[in-house]
Amino acid sequence: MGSEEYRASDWGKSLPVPSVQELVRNDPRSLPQRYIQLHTDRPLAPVMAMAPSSSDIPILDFALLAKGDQDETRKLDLACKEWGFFQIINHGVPEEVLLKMKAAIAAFFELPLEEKNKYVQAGNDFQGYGQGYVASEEQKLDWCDVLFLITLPHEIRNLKYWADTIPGFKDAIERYSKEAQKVAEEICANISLLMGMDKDGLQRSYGNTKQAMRMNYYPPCSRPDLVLGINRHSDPDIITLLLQDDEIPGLQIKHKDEWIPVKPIRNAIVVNVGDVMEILSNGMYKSIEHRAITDESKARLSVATFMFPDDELEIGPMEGAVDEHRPRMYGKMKYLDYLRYTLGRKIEGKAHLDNTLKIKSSSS
Ligand SMILES: O=C(O)CCC(=O)C(=O)O
Ligand SMILES: [Fe+2]
Repeated sequence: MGSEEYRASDWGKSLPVPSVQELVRNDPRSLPQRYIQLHTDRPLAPVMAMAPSSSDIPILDFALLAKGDQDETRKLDLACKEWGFFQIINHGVPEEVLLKMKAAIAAFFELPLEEKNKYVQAGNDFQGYGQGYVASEEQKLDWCDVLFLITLPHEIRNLKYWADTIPGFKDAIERYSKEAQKVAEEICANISLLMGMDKDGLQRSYGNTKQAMRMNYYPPCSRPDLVLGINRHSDPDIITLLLQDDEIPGLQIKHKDEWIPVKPIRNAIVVNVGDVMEILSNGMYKSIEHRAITDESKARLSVATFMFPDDELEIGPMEGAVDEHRPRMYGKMKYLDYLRYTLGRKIEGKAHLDNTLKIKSSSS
């Protein structure tokens, strides 16, 4: 399939919105009404203080996991069940690859607006420079600019969105994409074992995957207490790898009804379970709501690398995941329809999952 033929526009589209970076560049105190969150969504002051370290999300040693270390595998099981989020260290992705990836994104967002606009989301396309999940002129907006690219498989890349005027941009993404895919596959292989299958069991079920990257630029905001970099959502994929800024915190996850900050660890990768994993595992592994807050004086960058199943896949709980103790919690749906539903509206926590596949009579 050629890039012209692969219609990422089928995934849905987002309405064009102004560049937040440009708003701030023109007036650092600017705060249009559309960005001021409803009271219920605002990052409350006590939450913005660091939570006690006892509530830090799990940290896993990827090298041990890849070797089949039993303690580490058990930690992975708990992390996916109780947190839906963990950080991995010793993941084997060379530091140089991480640094070049971050530098490429920084270079992209540093381009003048006219240059970035050469890569702006065209017409119906979800890919490119712009925003995601904007479905109406009325809805509240994220304090964030985005570059969204489908990165794997190679044949469906749309290179018109790849900023080839930045030296090394393509190469940096290429190398990180390859490394991220290896890490994601190894984690899925381990989850597959935990679900009682062989290493390839999950992969057989979700089929050929696509990889996409959402590169987020959160400009500083004069009132971080009123805005959100990205509003609460869960990721509509199998698994996500997040590369976040080493210095500036921003990511928060919902854990036991509290927003817990994910403290950056230098060169670590944050991993989270996506909706598809939750569905396949019949709710055993949880796709957790998360959001990002902004910083008063510094811009923050992050790169979310999503692993999507095949568009045509019928998603629903795997056979082995349903039994008398764990009755079926989700129906079935073609993945493309699920993705379209999710990407075509303002994202509201996990409402897209609850309104589509979640079986209503289920107790949790
Ligand atoms: O920037 C972050 O920390 C979170 C980004 C995120 O959740 C996403 O892009 O899906
Ligand atoms: Fe996310």
